[in-house]
Amino acid sequence: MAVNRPLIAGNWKMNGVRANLAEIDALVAGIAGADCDVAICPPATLISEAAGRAGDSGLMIGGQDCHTAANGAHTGDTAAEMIADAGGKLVIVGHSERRADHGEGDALVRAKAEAGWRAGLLVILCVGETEAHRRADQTLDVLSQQLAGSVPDGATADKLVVAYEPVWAIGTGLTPSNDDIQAAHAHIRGELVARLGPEAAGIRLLYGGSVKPGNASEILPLPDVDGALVGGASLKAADFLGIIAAAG
Ligand SMILES: O=C[C@H](O)COP(=O)(O)O
Repeated sequence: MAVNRPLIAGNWKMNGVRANLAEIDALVAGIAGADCDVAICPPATLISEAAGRAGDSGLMIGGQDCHTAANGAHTGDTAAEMIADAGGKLVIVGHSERRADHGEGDALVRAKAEAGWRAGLLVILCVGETEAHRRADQTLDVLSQQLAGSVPDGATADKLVVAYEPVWAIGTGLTPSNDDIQAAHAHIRGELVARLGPEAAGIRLLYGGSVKPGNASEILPLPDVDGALVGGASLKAADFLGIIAAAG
């Protein structure tokens, strides 16, 4: 584990209804004394009630995406300000499912990150290569391109977290080797420091892609891994608490 305080963030994606908020209650009970930061990003419909249940427990609730504008004629979209108003403390931007399903490119992701900051949210910005990129040995080049295009100027450790999520590892049960995860994270950290200065070493770098209780104890101790962005294994508090335990 790197020197930065770990963050274990869960992304429920388009899963969960009000009945699933019992998992938030279980997390609130389970994270007392955890030696890391913990967040859950439920569907937008559940942010307000999840935030209420999290209260001052330390469990942060967030959104999975935001629009670039604070308000306006954007049917179906959610402003970062609305996430904050609902009690959210953070927002994910640039997830590969947004990039693939909604055609989001780096310039839009950058604008969404800036919108998150405008609303006072911590931004988790996702990058990661596809299987085709990996096969073509383009992983580090793709990461460099995505970081250059999507990380706004003025990024600091208190405003930005970067999540490295190989697209081919999401929801597949596959993960890169520990050496490959460490190499990608070291590359990302080097790129951030080169552009933003030495203090950017404090920007936390999360690994995401098939993180489970069973592999977290191998991934989280890697030198440049500052935590995890967890999908499927964040839906059940017992699984997520197993990952949190590996971070502390
Ligand atoms: O945002 C989370 C990631 O896409 C990872 O999802 P996963 O843990 O289900 O592979």
